[in-house]
Amino acid sequence: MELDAKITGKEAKSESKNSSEVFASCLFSSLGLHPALCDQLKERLGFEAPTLVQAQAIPVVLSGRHVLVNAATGTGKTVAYLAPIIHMLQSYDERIERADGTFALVLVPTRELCMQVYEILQKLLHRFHWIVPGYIMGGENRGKEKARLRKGVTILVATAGRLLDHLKNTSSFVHKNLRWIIFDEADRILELGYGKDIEEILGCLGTGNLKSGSKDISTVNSGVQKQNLLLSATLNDKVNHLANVSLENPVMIGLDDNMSGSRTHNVSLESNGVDIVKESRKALDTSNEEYKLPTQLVQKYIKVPCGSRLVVLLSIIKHLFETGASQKVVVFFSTCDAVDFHYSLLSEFKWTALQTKTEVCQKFLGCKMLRLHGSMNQEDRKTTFQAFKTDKSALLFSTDVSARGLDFPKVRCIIQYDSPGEATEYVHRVGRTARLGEKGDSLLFLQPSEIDYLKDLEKHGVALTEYPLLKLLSSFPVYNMKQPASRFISMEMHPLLIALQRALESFVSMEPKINKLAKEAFSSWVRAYTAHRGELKRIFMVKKLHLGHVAKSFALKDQPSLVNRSIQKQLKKRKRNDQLNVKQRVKSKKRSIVKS
Ligand SMILES: Nc1ncnc2c1ncn2[C@@H]1O[C@H](COP(=O)(O)OP(=O)(O)OP(=O)(O)O)[C@@H](O)[C@H]1O
Repeated sequence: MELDAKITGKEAKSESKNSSEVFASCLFSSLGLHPALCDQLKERLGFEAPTLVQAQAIPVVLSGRHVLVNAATGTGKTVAYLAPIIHMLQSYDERIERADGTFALVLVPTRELCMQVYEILQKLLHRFHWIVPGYIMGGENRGKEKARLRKGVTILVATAGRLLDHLKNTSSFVHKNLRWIIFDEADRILELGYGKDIEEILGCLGTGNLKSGSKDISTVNSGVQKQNLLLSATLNDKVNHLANVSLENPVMIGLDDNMSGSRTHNVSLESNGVDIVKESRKALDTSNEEYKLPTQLVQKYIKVPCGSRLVVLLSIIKHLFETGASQKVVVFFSTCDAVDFHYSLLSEFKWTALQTKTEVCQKFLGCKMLRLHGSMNQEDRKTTFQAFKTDKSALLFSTDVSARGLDFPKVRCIIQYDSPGEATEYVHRVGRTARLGEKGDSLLFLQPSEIDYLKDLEKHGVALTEYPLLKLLSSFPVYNMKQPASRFISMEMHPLLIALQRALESFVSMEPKINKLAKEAFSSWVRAYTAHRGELKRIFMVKKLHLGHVAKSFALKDQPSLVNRSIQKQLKKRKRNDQLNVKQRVKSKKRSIVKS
């Protein structure tokens, strides 16, 4: 991994190869975009040439067809839909006015992505002042949003819940001219449980309630020619349904190839009701779908026993920041509590490996630290988001709220400390690095009992190699060590890790605030672990967890008894449910045998 990398000649060559895999050999102007828009792309965003996915998608969007885009993370999908829509809006014979209301709606899964798309829009619309961008999202002031909608927003970026709220309650929201609906990260919107909201939204906008065989969704209810676009680096089964209810005769871009979508598929469906899976089974059979990952991304995993997880994480982060002059690293956790605990712990913990009398204890990590999760207040979320965008060197602790679509420049390493669950989420988390042909590394933490997760990833064409931890640890100086660290074959026996664990436990036991955070994080971590669904339940088995070791991974000397009781209750409930399910299955089997 990028722990000790210098750019070699070979890597430099591969970077230029990456560039030819990402960029198309044409100009934006040759794709049919207005010269002023091409100037904006260059002047405001610094884009000289289109990426491959932009070169494929822009002419198709300009043609008015519905589109489903499936291209790797960081390949430029945002501009692939924004640029052609702006082009078409500026070309109306009669200039658009604010009173005409909303013409294009971009639906996104998170508030941060909402702001990011809005910021790009602002830059692209600089010369087209009559086309007004706007956003509405959870956490913002409804009254101010109402006022903006009343004045008129031409291109509106929104999260699903807040949009539905305004569709129902803001009578001054004009959308009779709506022509485009874009689902950015379509699969995630649905995974977050907004499927029903989306159907309601489509209903309110005149493109919903479309059952198989319904005629023409392009002009339903309004007479305005409609065009819908769905985009994601990964697709899931639910997208198939959304594609069915929202796309008509779509062009599929990037659905069949290995990298960046080098071919365009023009799959013509007979009607909106035709199942896309039937037409392009390979494309949307998501159980074994091969995901597109940036080819230059270096993916590693590390096998760590539960009780050593925390000290191994800390050692790796420390090494990353001490060896890289400027680093941006994201660490993903499964819960908000875990983010808060690790953030607070590392912000305050002081320690030095060479505990000599003369040496003054310093902060364990000297780098800037940030945290981002959905339970933070809106202002803090915004500040963190902007800070991590502009910082040259920082460590971000985050939940999956950062996993989708966010474009933090120059992130060099992604650490998945808590496993992502679905393989799709793995792909999006690592996609925060290695964007647009840049270098990037990722490291996945797995416990020995979870190692089969690698097979799950392999089914989707994702292959990882093992990270040599002992080699890294041997480079740390440890006080009073008689033999070289490389002699310690077992991770648990490593003197650095033992000393660090002891120091962390004593620190957490003496700091009431952090101790409380540790207990809460422990409890919600176990809850999140029990929540794995389907196939993943076989890999992440709560039964196999040693709760004492889990406590150790939160620097707790003892397993919190109170918390443990509530978890025990949960575990018992789950066991009871499992037994009930087995009994029911046996009963129904008997019944079917009797019937036959
Ligand atoms: N033509 C271009 N030239 C140079 N940079 C570009 C171009 N198009 C996009 N970029 C940059 O590439 C990065 C990735 O773009 P974008 O966020 O649109 O990717 P994406 O495919 O939507 O990624 P994800 O799947 O993670 O959402 C951004 O920093 C963007 O500014």
